[in-house]
Amino acid sequence: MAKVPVIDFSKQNLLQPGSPEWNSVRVQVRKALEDYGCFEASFDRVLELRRAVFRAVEELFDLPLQTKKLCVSENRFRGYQGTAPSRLLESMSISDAHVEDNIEERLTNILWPQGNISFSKTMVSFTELASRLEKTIKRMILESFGLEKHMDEVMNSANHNLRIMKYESPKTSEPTVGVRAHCDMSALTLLYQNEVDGLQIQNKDGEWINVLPSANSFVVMIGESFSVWLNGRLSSPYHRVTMKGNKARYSIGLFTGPRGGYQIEVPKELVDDKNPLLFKPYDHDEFLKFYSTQVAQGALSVGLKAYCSV
Ligand SMILES: O=C(O)CCC(=O)C(=O)O
Ligand SMILES: [Fe+2]
Repeated sequence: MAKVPVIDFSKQNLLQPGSPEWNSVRVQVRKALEDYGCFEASFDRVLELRRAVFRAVEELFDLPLQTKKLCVSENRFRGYQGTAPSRLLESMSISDAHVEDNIEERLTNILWPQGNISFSKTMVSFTELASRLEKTIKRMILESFGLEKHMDEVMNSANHNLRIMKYESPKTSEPTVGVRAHCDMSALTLLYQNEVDGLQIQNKDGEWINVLPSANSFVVMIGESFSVWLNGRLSSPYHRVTMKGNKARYSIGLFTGPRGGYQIEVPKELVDDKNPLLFKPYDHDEFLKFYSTQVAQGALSVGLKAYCSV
């Protein structure tokens, strides 16, 4: 049975940029992303938070619907999204989750006006840990393409959207759609889930592979906005969630992507006679606006790559 590669990030103290360990992990990251656009990152430190994280997540979704609905947002990609008939997924998204106090102000204080310190603490610690791993991986990707000089610009222009998801169990052994097949629009996606599997990615041969992450692992995927910036050098994997059985699936995604107001432009280093420029500069928020308008109109949606293709 095919399996996405597992890469060990647990020895983070040894993982100093430039060290032999760092360089070896960097090679594995590049290879996994070339082959699958995805890998499992084992990162033992997350184990310390595991119980608290899923307890907090359950506590959130157990709140009454009216309370959850207080987290609304004009942006259709943020705030609370409830289930609908024949939809198993409900989710809560918060933008700029890495900014101190945002989780407290934009989520906890709305859901628990009397406060919920342990919820905030747990989610903040989780976001910090995931963001640290995300930065390490991004740095490795940039280095592997000789793009170190763009590091600050890439890091500083990133938004960190945290999405907490619950998939109701379909209560049947028949596979049921949790999320339809898609590619993420993010730059990088890190997913952490409870013990209920369901994520599948499509490999280059078109086969669907079950992703079965261990308790200490994040699933890491490259998103389309990174693929565009890299002039198509790495591709975002097609993936979906299929649910079975009688247990709810919880997952938390840290989706980092370019914030609005920045022109995303393929670095000159990636364009030459053999590699013509594939994508025009674009602003991610402009694209999201265009995309939501299309979705609202029920139009066949144009993805990011088609939107900014030369
Ligand atoms: O729940 C998951 O593991 C993945 C969800 C997903 O693909 C997404 O939200 O983009
Ligand atoms: Fe996704």
